[in-house]
Amino acid sequence: MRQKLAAGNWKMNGTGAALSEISTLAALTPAPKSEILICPPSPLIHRAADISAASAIQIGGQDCHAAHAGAHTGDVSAEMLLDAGARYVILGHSERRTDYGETDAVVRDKTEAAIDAGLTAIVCVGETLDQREGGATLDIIAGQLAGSVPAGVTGETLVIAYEPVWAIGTGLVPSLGQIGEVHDFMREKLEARFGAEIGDAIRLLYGGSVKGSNAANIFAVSNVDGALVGGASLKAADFAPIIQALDAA
Ligand SMILES: O=C[C@H](O)COP(=O)(O)O
Repeated sequence: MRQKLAAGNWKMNGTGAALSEISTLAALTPAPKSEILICPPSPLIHRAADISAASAIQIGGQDCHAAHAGAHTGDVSAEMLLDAGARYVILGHSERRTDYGETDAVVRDKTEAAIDAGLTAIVCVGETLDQREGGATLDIIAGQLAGSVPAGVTGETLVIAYEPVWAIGTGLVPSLGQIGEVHDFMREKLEARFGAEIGDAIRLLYGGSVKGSNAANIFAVSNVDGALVGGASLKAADFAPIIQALDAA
């Protein structure tokens, strides 16, 4: 049985003052059935991990370098994230693929580094609106999964997040049928590549304009094991209803 996961990606939002949202979220979700994850900006990870230590909330990073250490000004290694208190890292988010030209090969190398260090990697895939309208969605997802996910992963080391680029921060959400089609397809691809047991254990998150008002419907879709939430994860009052919907799913 896959444990559900509600993951919040704060992106480049928040300074120290925002950390009180983590304590508030812990108070609003005292005994969650789902795993809860907050991925704040790197400078906040250490303090976030200290604040969340007494709660069920886990902390993650939003990116890491593929190298373990070295001359890479401005970068952060997977080991550094782990040392700061992170247990997860988001990799291959479409904003990084766009802003930094991250290819599937780069994402795969980062994923290997993250897993080597002891982190669970959340690898993001998703099509653009042009690709969806051109009927290429499943081909894009298949290519990103094949290229971004390294060999040897397990349900403990890998999570996949399906994030249609056109649904991120836009208020647009695919139909439940469209979400289900992609999630069922990803499950089939993972089972075909890694075998039924591992393929079935890897959690599949949906991401893109998830809110308290649409969460229950999305979580009822087959093979949706949780969400990767951006804007609605910034405030505990917005994220808590999503977690409660996931617990109830
Ligand atoms: O990583 C999170 C996603 O990009 C979704 O962001 P959003 O919930 O603000 O649409």
